[in-house]
Amino acid sequence: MINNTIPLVDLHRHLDGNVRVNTIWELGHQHGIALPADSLETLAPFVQIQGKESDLLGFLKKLDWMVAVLADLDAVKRVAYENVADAAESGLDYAELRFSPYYMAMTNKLSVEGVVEAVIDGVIAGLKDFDTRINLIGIMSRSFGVEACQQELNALLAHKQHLVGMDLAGDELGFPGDLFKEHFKQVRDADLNITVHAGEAAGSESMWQAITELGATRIGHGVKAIHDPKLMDYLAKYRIGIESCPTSNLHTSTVSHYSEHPFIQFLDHDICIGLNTDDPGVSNIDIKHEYHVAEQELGLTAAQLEQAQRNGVEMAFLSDSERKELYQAKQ
Ligand SMILES: O=c1[nH]cnc2c1ncn2[C@@H]1O[C@H](CO)[C@@H](O)[C@H]1O
Ligand SMILES: [Zn+2]
Repeated sequence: MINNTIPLVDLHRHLDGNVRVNTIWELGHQHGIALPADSLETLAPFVQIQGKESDLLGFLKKLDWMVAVLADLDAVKRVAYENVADAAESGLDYAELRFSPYYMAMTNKLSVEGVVEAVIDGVIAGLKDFDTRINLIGIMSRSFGVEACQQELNALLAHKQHLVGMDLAGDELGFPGDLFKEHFKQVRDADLNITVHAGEAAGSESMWQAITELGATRIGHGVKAIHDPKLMDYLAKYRIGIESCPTSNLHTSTVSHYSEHPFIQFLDHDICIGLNTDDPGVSNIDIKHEYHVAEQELGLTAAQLEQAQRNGVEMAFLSDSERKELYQAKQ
């Protein structure tokens, strides 16, 4: 299980994939937004996975109601604040929360930069009230194309001092990474860390592209590397961090059963792989659940669970002194 003498971290956690059902309900009513159900209980299936979806895009649709209720910037701030509360509540010592301001702004035509500011404000307010540490990662949502991503990047870079990294998420098959080379050149010039969703819907070539052309030092999911021995060697040799999210992988049908998940093979190959939640609100899980799945379904031993937990700290976008502080706080 979780080792309480080691920091517990969650590095792959979408803030906009973690809006409470109750908050969707309240914001919908507060702002007169028609919801697809007339009670909290009947709303849940529209925003949470029931069983699993047949593919990534089916899964991603569940997030749409979470952003549809963001009627104004106060709503955005509330969701960011509640994300800090949820991270603290689930026992996380440190979390990297990622968000796509274009996606959050889209339905209600909010200012994209205003969303970035409201998320930052909400997180700062949350950190005053709850005991955890948080850093933010900006997302470009590839599903809306290169121009929308440039707009999104501009808004994020205007506040880059509040970010530790940038990510590319959304429809990996429809919008491959080579469309975003110019965007990531700007990210590298801004000195931000890079993580990219790859090897989830597409194959290992998408991971190679993210690492060698976009500059990713971490990969979100990366499941498909298991079919590419050369890539497995490369990931181990260069300590590319793999942000694994087993329940999400089941819910998106990236793996058809937990027994197919290659997590242990990555560990056996000395790859720096850790456990994360992805979209806790959509999957209706917390980080403890992922450690439970790793133990009960993926078959990790206590030593392997501890290695996964340490790997999370190792690949966090923190300085070495910040990493040390995290460890010291657990002593
Ligand atoms: O598991 C995932 N794979 C790929 N993209 C994702 C996943 N979860 C959420 N998003 C995407 O991230 C942005 C919101 O933060 C949205 O673009 C959403 O589609
Ligand atoms: Zn993700």
